[in-house]
Amino acid sequence: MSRAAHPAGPRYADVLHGSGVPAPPADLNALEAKVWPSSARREEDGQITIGGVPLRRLAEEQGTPAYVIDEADWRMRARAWLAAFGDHDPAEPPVHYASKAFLSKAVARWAAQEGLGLDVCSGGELATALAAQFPAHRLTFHGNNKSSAELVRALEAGVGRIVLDSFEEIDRLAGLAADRGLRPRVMVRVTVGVEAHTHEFIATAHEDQKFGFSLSGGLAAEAVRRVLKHDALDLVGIHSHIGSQIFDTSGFEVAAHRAVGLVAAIRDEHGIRLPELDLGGGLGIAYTSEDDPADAFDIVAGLKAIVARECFGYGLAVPRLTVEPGRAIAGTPGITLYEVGTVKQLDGLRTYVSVDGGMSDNIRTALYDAAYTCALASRNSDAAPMLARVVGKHCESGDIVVRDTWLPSDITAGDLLAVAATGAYCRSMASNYNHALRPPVVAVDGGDTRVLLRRETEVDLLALDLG
Ligand SMILES: Cc1ncc(COP(=O)(O)O)c(C=O)c1O
Ligand SMILES: N[C@@H](CCCC[NH3+])C(=O)O
Repeated sequence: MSRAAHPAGPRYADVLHGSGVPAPPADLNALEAKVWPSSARREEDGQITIGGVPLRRLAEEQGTPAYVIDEADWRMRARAWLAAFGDHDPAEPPVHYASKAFLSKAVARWAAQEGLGLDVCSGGELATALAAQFPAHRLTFHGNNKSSAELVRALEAGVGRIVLDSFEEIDRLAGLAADRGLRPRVMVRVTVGVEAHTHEFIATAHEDQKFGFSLSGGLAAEAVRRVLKHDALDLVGIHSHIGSQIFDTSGFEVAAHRAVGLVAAIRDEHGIRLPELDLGGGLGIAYTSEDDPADAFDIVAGLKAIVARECFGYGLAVPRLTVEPGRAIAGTPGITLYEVGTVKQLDGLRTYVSVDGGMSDNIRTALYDAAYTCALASRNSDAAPMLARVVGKHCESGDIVVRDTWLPSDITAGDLLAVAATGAYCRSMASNYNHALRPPVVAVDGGDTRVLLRRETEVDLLALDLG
């Protein structure tokens, strides 16, 4: 097959304006380990395989776009988080996978089999976990505006913890529990006042926001008083979640410090010792070579040390520490596979490579200005690097998948393109914009493929349309 090479080189406004576009990698065919699933390889025939499955075969069998998850890598990351905590009671796992990152029944079963708990934050996530027979006592139920129906469902299912997020909810849950003769274990979500270094939309512990009860404003202490007035609520701990895609671990340390301070204040005021402390999720992953995330072992060791030190200072017994990683388990094992449809070169401006998906399967670039790494997946190429923008097929100029990336200048229609680290918050935030059909999610392992979620069809779309 002959391919006409597009003129190569950094010629574009982005480079001139210094938007931080990295220099072209030494080898465009190389797959940087920290960004790609652990089983990703470029084979001798030039194509990429993941979980032993050649991506050309996967595209032929499943079509594109498709989300692909390296199951063994997902499980390995889940196990690493648990191992970082060492011995624990299997009925009370210290790690709860944040299912908002990506959930299907199979994923809930992976989490159950690996011994994790699960954080759910909607009726739909709860229903999926229960449909997968996920042990309800290992579920934590979150949300800043849970409906009464959702709370009843959680109560009746016997979820392990309900995280209380508003004064209305405290009274609402207490009433619903009392009516049923139940006494759920609850935590109070506290906003600890940390400005996490991440995108504004995914920081959750600064004061001006919808989640939790502010610590500095005294609302957290007031929430605890309110919970303790209700016999139907069993207050077991404090919950803090400072945000997502965070690299600077000092934010977690400040959160731990302040949360333990609140536990001490509660002991002093009420004479009770809260046995649990959940410090949420938020650990960042590598989307590009620029990102250098901490690993689970270092994070957990750091959190344990600071909680122990703070507790010692207050003369408190160390509470049972739990965390809720989502992205750090599910992000890197997943990729999205697209087919290139057009390559449009705008002289002196930019080259646009259009793929057969876009903002409907990955909204993160448009929403958070997220950066991604991508690679030609169906073959390798010795063509010179070309700075390009990978865009989707939606009627929106902000429909960008990868803002700036180096691709071989002979890239052409029919090539497959893999975007790395899309296992978290891509399928779970996907939409039907322009009546796009949401792509399938395919697990790969040991050379086999297994469809976890099938591709949507026009029949699915039209089934909702009552005419
Ligand atoms: C309460 C809570 N726990 C856990 C998470 C998971 O975050 P991440 O995927 O960044 O680990 C989130 C999302 O930010 C969250 O809101
Ligand atoms: N959806 C966000 C993370 C938010 C996590 C939920 N609190 C992302 O894609 O980065």
